Amino acid sequence: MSAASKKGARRPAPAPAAPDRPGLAARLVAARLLGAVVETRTSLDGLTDPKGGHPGFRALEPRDQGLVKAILLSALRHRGTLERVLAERLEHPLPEGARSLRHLLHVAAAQILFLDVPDSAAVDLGVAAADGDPRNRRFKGLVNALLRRLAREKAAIAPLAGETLPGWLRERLVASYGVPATEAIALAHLAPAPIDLTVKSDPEGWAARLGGRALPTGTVRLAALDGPLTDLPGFAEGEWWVQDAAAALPARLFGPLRGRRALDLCAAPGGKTAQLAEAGAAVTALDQSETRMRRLRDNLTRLGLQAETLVADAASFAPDAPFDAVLLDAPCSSTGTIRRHPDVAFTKDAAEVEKLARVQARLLAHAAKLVAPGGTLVFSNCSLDPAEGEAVVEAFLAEEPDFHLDPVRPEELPGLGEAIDAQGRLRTLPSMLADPEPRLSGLDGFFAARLIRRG
Ligand SMILES: C[S@@+](CC[C@H](N)C(=O)[O-])C[C@H]1O[C@@H](n2cnc3c(N)ncnc32)[C@H](O)[C@@H]1O
Repeated sequence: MSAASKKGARRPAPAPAAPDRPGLAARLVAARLLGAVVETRTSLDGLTDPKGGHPGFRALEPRDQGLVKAILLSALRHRGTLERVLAERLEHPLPEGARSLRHLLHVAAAQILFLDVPDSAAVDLGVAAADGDPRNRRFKGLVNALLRRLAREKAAIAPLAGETLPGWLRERLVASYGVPATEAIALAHLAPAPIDLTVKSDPEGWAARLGGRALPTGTVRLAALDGPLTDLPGFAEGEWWVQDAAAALPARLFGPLRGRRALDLCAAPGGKTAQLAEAGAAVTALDQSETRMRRLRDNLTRLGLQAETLVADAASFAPDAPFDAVLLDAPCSSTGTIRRHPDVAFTKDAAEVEKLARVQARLLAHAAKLVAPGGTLVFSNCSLDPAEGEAVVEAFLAEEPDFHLDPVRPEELPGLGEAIDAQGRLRTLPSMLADPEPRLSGLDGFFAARLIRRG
């Protein structure tokens, strides 16, 4: 099919004022938001936030909002596959500047290949979206033919694992982990993440009640939800909170905390604060974001847990007395969470990773000053990149003779021995905790190291 063959088309008429066709507004918003993610690197969570999100998204009915999110998650998770299958079916590449055309094709193709949307609706609304945009109207015949062909041929189309990683990320992962491990990570990125819960007690009992399974690390894992999470038993009672199995590990590295003073720097929305409080520590939770801190307070209220909360910059926080336990769950590129947030692969890049590594080094150097002699400092984040993990800790230990690494022991991480490296640092990858059922498989990529201040 040829995009170039449309060259001689007449100048298109202006777009119709409002997309009143059922379902069209949702597709137009999806294409617009896809553009915002891949062109201006805006996070999907921000764009789809119920209060501060994109006005077009907020104007949609809740059902259409759900559809837009599902389309975008698929279109981003499978962006490499969509690029390939569309390119294979075009005689000539799409014009370089045809960005909005590309987005609407991806939105329609994602529905055809990956969602439970009737092909006819995906095709017709894709064509209508092209027809309604003066920039794309002359391509509507092409859109129609291309999408119909995809619908006919979809049984023979399968995503290839390597396609889930954009070039910059693949390059960095191969340099850090080698080709086979990178392929395994890419394969894990094909499936959405399970729903993981941290329970206050009795993981086996909660797993049975919620129809999930208890992982050896104590997390309760659900493959999918039938309705809103908030309707599940135990939510209103504050018996559990949503937290990836890997994100639940750093706070556990402190061991017993009853009666000890713990500081959670970079605390919001508070998954780890809740763990520290539930373990019996007197917790101070600090975050620089007032909005996120509000969420932390709401979460603690639901869970019936207490912590002192402060909105402040962790890089300059100066408490009256040092703490027995300090957790620095530092801001990072979040590449370990791509199964949940496939936009991260497109909103971050190598320069951002390096910049965040410098921020982490600065925060870690300051956090160290807040640890009492003999106290424990845990540094963690959800990046897959050793530049934001292993390298930060190595540079820190080279500068700070007052601290030493306390290796994590296999018995502390039942079922996850492979996540402890030769030096005793924690490094989880989405390819670990593999399960034959993809929706029950894997965990976020996380790094954590336990550092002790000499007494
Ligand atoms: C990865 S999130 C923390 C997740 C949290 N520990 C949890 O388990 O729910 C990083 C947090 O760091 C906060 N942050 C980033 N830079 C900061 C700084 N200089 N001082 C305090 N908080 C900061 C962000 O607002 C964000 O809430």
